[in-house]
Amino acid sequence: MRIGIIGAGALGGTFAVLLERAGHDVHVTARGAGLAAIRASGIRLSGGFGEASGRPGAGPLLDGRFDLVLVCVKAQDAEAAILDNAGTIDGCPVIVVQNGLDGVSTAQRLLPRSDCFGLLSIIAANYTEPGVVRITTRATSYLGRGSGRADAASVRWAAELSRAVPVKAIDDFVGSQWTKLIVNMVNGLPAIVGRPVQDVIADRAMRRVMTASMREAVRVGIARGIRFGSLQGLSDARLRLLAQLPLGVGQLLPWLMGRRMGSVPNLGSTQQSLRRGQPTEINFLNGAVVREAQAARLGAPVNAAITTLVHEVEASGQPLSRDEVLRRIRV
Ligand SMILES: NC(=O)C1=CN([C@@H]2O[C@H](COP(=O)(O)OP(=O)(O)OC[C@H]3O[C@@H](n4cnc5c(N)ncnc54)[C@H](OP(=O)(O)O)[C@@H]3O)[C@@H](O)[C@H]2O)C=CC1
Ligand SMILES: CC(C)(CO)C(=O)C(=O)O
Repeated sequence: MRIGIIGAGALGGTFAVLLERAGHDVHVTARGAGLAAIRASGIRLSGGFGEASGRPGAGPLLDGRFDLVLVCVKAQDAEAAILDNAGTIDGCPVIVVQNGLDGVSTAQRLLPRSDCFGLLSIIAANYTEPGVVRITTRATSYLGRGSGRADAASVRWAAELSRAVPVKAIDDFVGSQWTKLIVNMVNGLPAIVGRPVQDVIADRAMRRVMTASMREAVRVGIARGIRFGSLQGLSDARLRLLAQLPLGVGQLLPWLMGRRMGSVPNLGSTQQSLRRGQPTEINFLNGAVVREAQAARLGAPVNAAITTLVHEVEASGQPLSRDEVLRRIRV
């Protein structure tokens, strides 16, 4: 297949190399130093999926006809990146690889002639320098759309992608996006203190704050009538239990997530943006919880505080100490 990938960063670069390795003709969009590096030396992948490299076609925009397009930019860049390529890709099947709640609906609104799907990835990928990606956790990704059973097209695309990288079709994609949003409560605090996710989870007091943000997000989801999809050993029943449990007991959840991540330090995608001096996706992660809480006429003070502190670090370029974080976010 001729496959276009918009955004050849951590996950876009990963999929580009793995899809090319599986025999596809892959073309990516990139810009600045990323585009120069990919044109000069391709994309190099190491870690969880082995050592591999690819030489996809690369340019600022996709060009020509595609059998499939993957959108792999951060949520805050999705609208601009899709619009830039809309003339070429509207009508192609599009898979949006993105955290947060909005990826598929944004793409479908901007590409009315396309069949749009979402992909939830648990892979941890580090974009260490332009054209270089290191996988710190290898994992299955989940593909789907809407709220019902996985449809035939989702099952077909999952099977197609699986020849290159593990992908499963998932029922109730919208509920699963919410479950992934709970998982992404591991992103904000490590980004604020500039430490790997595993280190922050190992810190008991920081883990309590993380647990509080997860519990708050689950309560908001419940108030919004969400039935959480099953992902990574998390299910609707387990997350509803978390909403009831005292923080001390609920801390088991981030602790287990840390164990699943393995021992290779994972910065998380939010911290990687900060380290590159770029705006983060936080408004679409903890910020989405705040927005959904407002719609449910609830407060979400822990998620609001995490969002604020990430924006502070974005503005100053300096991480905060864990003591400062614990002083500013009381749970
Ligand atoms: N990294 C990870 O481990 C995981 C990430 N995710 C999610 O996957 C999505 C992608 O994340 P990730 O791969 O980490 O992101 P990255 O920031 O590593 O990559 C995004 C790429 O998109 C490029 N880009 C941004 N705007 C445009 C545009 N308008 N046109 C073309 N290219 C553009 C960026 O280029 P430039 O550098 O020039 O800005 C960057 O190379 C996010 O929603 C993230 O939350 C999910 C699971 C794991
Ligand atoms: C799965 C996880 C937590 C990997 O780090 C992620 O989604 C992210 O970094 O955004």
